[in-house]
Amino acid sequence: MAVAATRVTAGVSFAARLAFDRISHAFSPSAATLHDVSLAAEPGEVLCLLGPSGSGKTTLLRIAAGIETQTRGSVYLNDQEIAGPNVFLPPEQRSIGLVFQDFALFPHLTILENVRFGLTALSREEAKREAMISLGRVGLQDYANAYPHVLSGGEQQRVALARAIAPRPAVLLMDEPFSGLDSRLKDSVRAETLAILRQSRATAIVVTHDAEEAMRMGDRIALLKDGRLVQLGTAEELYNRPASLFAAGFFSEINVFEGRVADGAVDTPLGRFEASGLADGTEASVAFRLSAFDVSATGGEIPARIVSRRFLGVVELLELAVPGADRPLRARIRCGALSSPEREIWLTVRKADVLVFERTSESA
Ligand SMILES: Nc1ncnc2c1ncn2[C@@H]1O[C@H](COP(=O)(O)OP(=O)(O)OP(=O)(O)O)[C@@H](O)[C@H]1O
Repeated sequence: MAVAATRVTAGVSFAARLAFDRISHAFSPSAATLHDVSLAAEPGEVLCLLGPSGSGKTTLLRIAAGIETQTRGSVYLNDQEIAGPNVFLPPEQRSIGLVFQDFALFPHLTILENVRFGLTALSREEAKREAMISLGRVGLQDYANAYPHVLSGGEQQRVALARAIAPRPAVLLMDEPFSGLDSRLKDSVRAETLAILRQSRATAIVVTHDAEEAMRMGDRIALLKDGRLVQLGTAEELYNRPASLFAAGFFSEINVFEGRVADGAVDTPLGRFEASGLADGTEASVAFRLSAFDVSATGGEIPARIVSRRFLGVVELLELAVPGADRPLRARIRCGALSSPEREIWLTVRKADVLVFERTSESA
């Protein structure tokens, strides 16, 4: 007798577009957590929600999942409104998978049972088969009958991922999924997770407060601050053309000098820098990345004295006293760029690593 056709076993989801349209949220009338946030994760894309603690990343994710209901605005999955003024699709009907920071595995269930947990729509046998496929995709099928405590943190995270992808969600939401892992594990688990996301082709939204993690994982990054979308773009766009001093400082360490625009430029202790787009008289902040300085013992643009010097392997971190600056300047240089005993040196500024912004109350 012919065996009945089984479900497609490639484990591939149909990626969807998840869009937030003018989402505002307040947990109490006096304090708004999200202000008019509009952004979308495109089909198959890994979108990172990045921002400092309290910027509203988790709240946005919970709204997408249907665990929280926004005060204003709508959420769309493809063209379907799944949450809005007159619509609320319950979480289990959204085709959205969730992975939390603490993995949230049930300790009294086996790995297989944990992964099978969300497959309630399938028969027992089918659910088991799907769960095994999912475990296979994260390389843990041999642990199906073990309990979570025998697994390392990284393996538990992979089980959580297997559980989330088992129902083949159209969108996967991950809230700080690697923060429980030690730094050595983090890199490898992150790379594996990314590979699995690519294979499963699910659209993924990943919350992180770590800019480097966002750059490693995200096809695009949405930067949030105080519940507002600051900037949305690729890692290169956010790093090279940050929309504000806050965005610049989030992606690389910077030294900041304040000044007033005169004749289209701002004077700083490190020289005069063009302030394109800013009118004369505007208060400006001039940001210098730590990589903005070439150093030499023999000559350059600006004299500097080394206050401290820290060896970091590939690079050295210098603190430098510069005439006219009221606090030490920080610089990162390649190890070996300065011979050992130098104290009095010269700096030359790389213009590409200098960014000029209008000074705002937030940058003060
Ligand atoms: N259930 C809640 N009730 C009241 N206020 C809340 C609730 N959940 C979050 N908040 C507040 O909303 C703001 C945003 O919190 P949220 O957890 O979304 O930020 P986050 O960017 O994810 O921060 P973190 O990185 O620390 O998790 C915070 O000020 C927080 O205190």
